[in-house]
Amino acid sequence: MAEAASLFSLSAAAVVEDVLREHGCRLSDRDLASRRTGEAAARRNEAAGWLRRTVGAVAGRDLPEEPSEEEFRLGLRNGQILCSALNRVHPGAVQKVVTADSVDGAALSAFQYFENVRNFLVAAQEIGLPCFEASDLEQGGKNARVVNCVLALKSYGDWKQCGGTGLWKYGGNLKPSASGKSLVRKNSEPFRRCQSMNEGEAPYEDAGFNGDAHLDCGDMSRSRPLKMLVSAVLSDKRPDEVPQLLESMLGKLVDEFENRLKSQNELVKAALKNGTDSTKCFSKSKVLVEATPNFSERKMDTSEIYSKHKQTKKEASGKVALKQHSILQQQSKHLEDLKANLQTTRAGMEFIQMKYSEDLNILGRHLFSLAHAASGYHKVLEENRKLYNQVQDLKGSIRVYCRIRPFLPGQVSSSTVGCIDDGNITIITPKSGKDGRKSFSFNKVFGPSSTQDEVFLDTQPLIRSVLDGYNVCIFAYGQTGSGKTFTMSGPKNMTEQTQGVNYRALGDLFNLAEKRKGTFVYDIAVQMIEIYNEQVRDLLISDGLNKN
Ligand SMILES: Nc1ncnc2c1ncn2[C@@H]1O[C@H](COP(=O)(O)OP(=O)(O)OP(=O)(O)O)[C@@H](O)[C@H]1O
Repeated sequence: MAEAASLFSLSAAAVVEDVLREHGCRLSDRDLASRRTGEAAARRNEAAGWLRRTVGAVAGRDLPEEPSEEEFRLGLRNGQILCSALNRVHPGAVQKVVTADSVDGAALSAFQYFENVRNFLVAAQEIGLPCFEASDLEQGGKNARVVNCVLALKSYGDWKQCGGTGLWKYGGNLKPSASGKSLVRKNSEPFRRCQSMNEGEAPYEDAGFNGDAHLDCGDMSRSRPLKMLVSAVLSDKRPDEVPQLLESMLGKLVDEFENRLKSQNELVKAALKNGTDSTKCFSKSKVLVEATPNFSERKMDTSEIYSKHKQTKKEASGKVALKQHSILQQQSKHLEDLKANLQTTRAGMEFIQMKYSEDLNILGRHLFSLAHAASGYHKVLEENRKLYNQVQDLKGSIRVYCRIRPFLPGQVSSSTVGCIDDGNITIITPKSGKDGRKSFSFNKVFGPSSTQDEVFLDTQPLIRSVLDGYNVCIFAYGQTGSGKTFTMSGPKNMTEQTQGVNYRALGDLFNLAEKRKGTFVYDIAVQMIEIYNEQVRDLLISDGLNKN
């Protein structure tokens, strides 16, 4: 775009001067110098006036309204006015401005001047303003560059006030690219001069011909130098020479415009081919073509390209609309699918909720019946317990069993036991009684072949009564060696089968307690004592002295 934009810059002043030279009417050196001085003064006054308006007459007290070169230089030398103006246009551009107030009213030193100016130049360069050297504010510096910079700042400020849209470019700072030069004005002497002027190397720079005189610029003040130049050229001409001179000038201008438009058309075509956005080029091209009535053919070419471009744009926008429509349709379809999915999910959720509610109700009923059954179970258990203990009572709270010990190895096997019949035993005693027999009744009589298990089986029900809160006492009675220890504890080399009543009763007790642990909690304690010769001894004392 920068390349294209540069093509629209046409220096009419250069063309006019060329025409003047051809007619041998070149301005005299004196006139030119005078004009340049006048122009420089006008630009300086414009810059000074704008600075005073921007920073205020009070703040800009060092700057007269129409200053001389020296006054202008001295007024701006400390950099305060420049920094203030830049900060007004672009707030915060210069962060630090050293003023006389900031150094306790003392006069600013040359270094402090330099700091302000340097800060201004750095900020101006960032914005893209045409800069000057700090030395230009010293004696012998280039005053015109300072003026140019201030006017660029003014232009920048105006651009910002108008909204600041688009890319700001100061005409005086434009430097056409190499490609732009070759495309536009290969063999045109006036245009080369125009370019050199834009680069600030031509003698016209000081007079203001540094790009501000472009035909496509709407600012009337910028075309003033061109008008003045034409007036200066025509002022010393005889009336009969003027038409010829004008005709020659116009012819030259027409040539230049033709060349310019040709290059421009080529560039537009290239831009279209590359697919770049060249709307701006087209609009400018149209303006230029309409301004030159002799170029009907060019105008047609440009119009064709412009309409072609419009058509392309229309087609592109149509494609975009079509694509957007298809995307919209796709999204609508997705939305419908999502809605259907949502409905299905919602129905599923409702079904699950209903099922969950039903299950919960069933569970509640089960729980209730279980609680009911549990309370019934406890009642039944209690009843069962009572009945059980009643049975034990009916069986007899005191039960007496008789166990016959077998003969030990080596003993004479002549038994005195006559007959054993369940609870009755007959003992043969020849010396006592008529027939030498005596009968005894017990709850049960265990013969010599009875096992430990059979003996315990009859005692076992009493263990449950212990856990139901009844007191139970089991003891063995008999003469020495009759088998009391064997029955209650077991033999010396004891096995599971030969365990006596004590071990089996305790085992049974722990088993029952384990079974009922969900319902009852039992505390079980053991005490072991010996009563011998009416002496009671604690057998579980481990200090060696069995306490009485
Ligand atoms: N039913 C039995 N079967 C086999 N052997 C037995 C039986 N009863 C007792 N004995 C044996 O008889 C012997 C004496 O038994 P035990 O020591 O139990 O008698 P005790 O009544 O405890 O004697 P003490 O009053 O002197 O302690 C032991 O050797 C024992 O093993």
